[in-house]
Amino acid sequence: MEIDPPLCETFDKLVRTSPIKTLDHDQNLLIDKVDEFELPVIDLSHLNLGPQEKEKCVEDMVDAATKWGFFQIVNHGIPQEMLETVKDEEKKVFHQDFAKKADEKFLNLSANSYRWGNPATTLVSRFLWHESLHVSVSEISKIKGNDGLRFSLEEFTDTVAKLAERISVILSASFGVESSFFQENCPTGCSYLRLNRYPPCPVSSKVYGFIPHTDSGILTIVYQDGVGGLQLMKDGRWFSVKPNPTALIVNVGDLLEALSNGVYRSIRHRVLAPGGVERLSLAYFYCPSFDAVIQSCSEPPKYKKFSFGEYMLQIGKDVRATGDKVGLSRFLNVL
Ligand SMILES: O=C(O)CCC(=O)C(=O)O
Ligand SMILES: [Fe+2]
Repeated sequence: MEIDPPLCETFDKLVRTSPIKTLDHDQNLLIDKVDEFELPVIDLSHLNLGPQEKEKCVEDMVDAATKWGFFQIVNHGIPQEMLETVKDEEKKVFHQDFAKKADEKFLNLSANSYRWGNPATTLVSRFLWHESLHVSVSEISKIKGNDGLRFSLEEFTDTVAKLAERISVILSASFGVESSFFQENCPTGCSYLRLNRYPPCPVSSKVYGFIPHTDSGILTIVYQDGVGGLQLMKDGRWFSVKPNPTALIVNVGDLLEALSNGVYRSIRHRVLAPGGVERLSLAYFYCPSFDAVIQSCSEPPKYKKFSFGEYMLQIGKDVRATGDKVGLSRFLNVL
C-alpha cells in the first residue's frame, strides 16, 4: 500500500522544468537562519476570574494580535482527549491508500476536498510537500464510510466554533464592532476545516510543506502535533514557532485585519517540510457568509467596504492570473 501522494516524482520533474530551482533567491538564509521562539501564551481561564485578571488577559490578547498576529491559547475549554481523538482520526484517514484518498467520491465529500502538492504549478517555489482534506463545516454530517472521523470532527467543530466567536468578539470590541456581528454574519456552516499532513520529506531544504500565505477568514485556530515547522514573518524576518501540543494557535485572518482597520495583522506564515517524520495539523478557519459586509468602524477606514464573497472572488482571479493571492491591499482606500 502506498499512502503518500506521488510527491517525489512530481517534485523531481518540476526541478527539471522549473525556470527557478530554489525556494527563493536567498533560500539558505531563509531556511537555515531562523530563530525559534515561543508565541505569547494567553490563559483563557483568566477570563473567568475577577475584573482585573480578565482585563489583563484581554490586553495581552490585543497586544499579541497587534504585534504578532499570532498567539497560543491554553485552558481554552477543548479537552486534550478530544484533540487527541481528532488527531488519531486524522492520522487514520491519511494513512490509507493514496488511490483511495484521490477517488473523487472519497468520504462522500465534494470533489476537490482531497488535495496534494499543487501538481499544476510550474515553479519549485510553489510546490507543497503536503496533502490535505478540506471540509466545509456544512459537509461534515455528509461524511460516509468513516463514522469515527465524522463524529470527532463534529464534536471538535461544535466546541472550536464557540471559541472562535468568543475570541473574535473580544478582539474586535476595541474597534467598535458590535458583539452580535459574528453571530449574525457567521453561520456555523460557513467555516471550514483543513486537515493537513506533511509526509516525511527527503529534500526538506528544497521545498516548502506549505508555501507562504495569509489566511483569508476572520481568524484561524490551529492544533498541531509536536514536530514543528510552522514559521511566521515578523519585521521582515521568519521565526519558527516552538510547538506546544497542549496549546492551540490562533492567528488573525485578513478579515479581522480589515475590521481592526489594519491594527491587527494577518501575518504571512509558512510550513517547512519535515525531515524524517510526518507532521499533522488541523486548522479551523472561522469565516462569515459570502454576503457578509466587512467594514471597519474606525475613521478614516483603511479599506473600502467589501463582502466576503467579493473578497474570495478577487483572490480566485489573482491566483489564476499570477499564481498568488494579493489579498487586502486590493481593497485599500486611496485617500
Ligand atoms: O500546518 C500548519 O501548522 C499551518 C497550516 C496553515 O497555515 C493553513 O492550513 O492555512
Ligand atoms: Fe495558514
